[in-house]
Order: sequence, then C-alpha cells, then structure tokens
Amino acid sequence: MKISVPATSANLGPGFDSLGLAIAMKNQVIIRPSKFHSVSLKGEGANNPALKDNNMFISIFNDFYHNLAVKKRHYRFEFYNEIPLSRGLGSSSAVIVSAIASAYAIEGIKLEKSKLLNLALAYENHPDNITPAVMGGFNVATVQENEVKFINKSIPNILRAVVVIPNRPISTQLSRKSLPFKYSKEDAVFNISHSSLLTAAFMSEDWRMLRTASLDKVHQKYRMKQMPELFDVQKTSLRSGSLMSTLSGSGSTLFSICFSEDAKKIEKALKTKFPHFKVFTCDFDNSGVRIEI
Ligand SMILES: Nc1ncnc2c1ncn2[C@@H]1O[C@H](COP(=O)(O)OP(=O)(O)OP(=O)(O)O)[C@@H](O)[C@H]1O
Ligand SMILES: N[C@@H](CCO)C(=O)O
Repeated sequence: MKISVPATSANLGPGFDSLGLAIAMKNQVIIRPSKFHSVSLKGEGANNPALKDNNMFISIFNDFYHNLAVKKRHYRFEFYNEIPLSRGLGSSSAVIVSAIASAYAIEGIKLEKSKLLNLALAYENHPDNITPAVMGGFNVATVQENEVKFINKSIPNILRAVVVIPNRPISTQLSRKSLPFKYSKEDAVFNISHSSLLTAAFMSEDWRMLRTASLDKVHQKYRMKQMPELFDVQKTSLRSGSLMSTLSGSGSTLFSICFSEDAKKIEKALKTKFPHFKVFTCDFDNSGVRIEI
C-alpha cells in the first residue's frame, strides 16, 4: 500500500490559521506486511535520529491501528520524504494525515476525507495546513465545535509556485510564541479585509489582485525579524514579477505565486541573489492525500 500527501503553504499572508494551498511536492510511505516492525527513511529527515527512534508517523498510526485492527500484524514502513522539516511547508500535517489515512486503509476501512480532516484536527489545532494536505488546491478553513468547515478550489495550471527554502529551520511552536498577544482594531480590520480579498481573488481567478490582497499585519513581520534576509527575498521575488510572495506557514520558507511564463525568470533572480538557499519552481497539487492499495 502506498500513501502520499502533498506539502502545503499556510496563511498566504493575511489568512493566519485559515488559508492554505497544496503544492506538487510530497511525502510517500509504502507499507508492507512483515515478520517484524521496521522503518526505513529516504530523503528529508533521513539523517535525523529522532525520526527513527520516536517517529511521529508511527505513534499516530499506532493510536488508530490499535483501536481499528481486529488482528494485529507487523509492518515495514518505507518513507520517501520530499517535505523538509520545520520550514513552513506543512511537514507535520503531511505526517498526521498520512498516518491516520494509513491506519484506516490497512484495515480496509473506508474513511471519508471530511472525517480524516476532523481526526487530524486533534493533532494540529489550526486547519490551514491539514485542509490542503487532505483536499489539495486552495482552501479557506475554520474550526467550529471541533469540526473543520472549509471551501476548496482547484488552482489552474497557468500559475506556478516559486519556493525559497532557507538553510535554517523555524519551529512552529516557537514561531507562534514570537507573535503579540493583542492586536489593534486597525490591524485586525486590515487582515480581515485583505484575507477576504485574497479569497475572492482565488475564487474569481483575479490573479492581478493577489499582490494587494496578500499584505498582512498579523504575523509575517514579527516572524521574519528572526531571519531578516527574508524581507529581501520577498522584495526580490515581487520585483522579478511574482503575483504575491509570503512567509510560508510559520517560516522559514518564502513562498511566491506567479504566472507560469514568469517562473523561470523569478527563480533565476532568486538563485543568483540567494545562492545559499534552495530555490525551485513547482506546480500546485489539486488532489490532496492519495491512497494506492
Ligand atoms: N517526515 C517526518 N517524519 C516524522 N516526523 C516528522 C516528519 N516531518 C515532520 N515531522 C515532525 O514535525 C515536526 C515539524 O513540525 P513543525 O510544525 O515545526 O514544522 P512544519 O509542519 O514543517 O511547518 P509549518 O507548520 O509552519 O508548515 C518535526 O520536528 C517532527 O517532529
Ligand atoms: N497558521 C500556522 C501555520 C503553521 O503551522 C501558523 O502560522 O503558525
């Protein structure tokens, strides 16, 4: 059995804890019955001992498998990870979603995507990464009475993502602590109006509106101070033709959207100016989690 889950970029500027989309970069796990439990890791995190000894996937998988399995079996888990850890590309959401989906699929129990999403919420209480990880595409989501309420839309292939991944991680937990406890009414109104405009721009495919709509006063400036070079990455991307450029999730990745024909030019400008960062262009993912039995 093979499960794959896409990387995700959350917030998209003003949509803190609410907006997110999926890109065509994924983590995959192949699970086979085996005489003993065993784990192999390739790609991102392969040299991280914590992922071998105390793997978040295995612990979440076990939470579900022990309740669902009629007859417990051993498995070999082969992980092929493209999503870097703690860089704001939804690595934790991908693990949560794939672990829950795997436990159900291995027992042959059908799991609706909406139920998977609500189960994932117990492990990550903001829905902006888990929703695109499950659904793919662009998503607006909120949580009401422990349920994710969301609207999803596919992203057309006239657009591409340009991704800049710094060589240092930022932990989501620590990054959230750097944010203010209170905001002024002006900042709240600024983000509500921009987040609404951004959502309307995605729904109506008014891509020229993204540059204005993606401005934010709630989180980016506080977080990007930890890595001031990111302000320069953002400026360079916008000057080179991006439609929008925002901190991805809690960072440290800077995420830009552009018309497909502009992607190479923007990628080149960023690579030239920031040779120590990983820069690449990428398609969007409109499918979300995939299970192949
Ligand atoms: N492939 C993986 N296998 C096992 N655990 C992982 C894997 N990827 C991430 N994790 C777990 O998730 C943690 C990273 O979560 P964190 O929320 O800080 O970053 P992120 O999800 O990449 O960023 P963001 O939420 O801003 O998009 C890691 O420290 C590790 O515990
Ligand atoms: N909305 C979350 C995304 C990262 O998990 C944040 O900004 O902290």
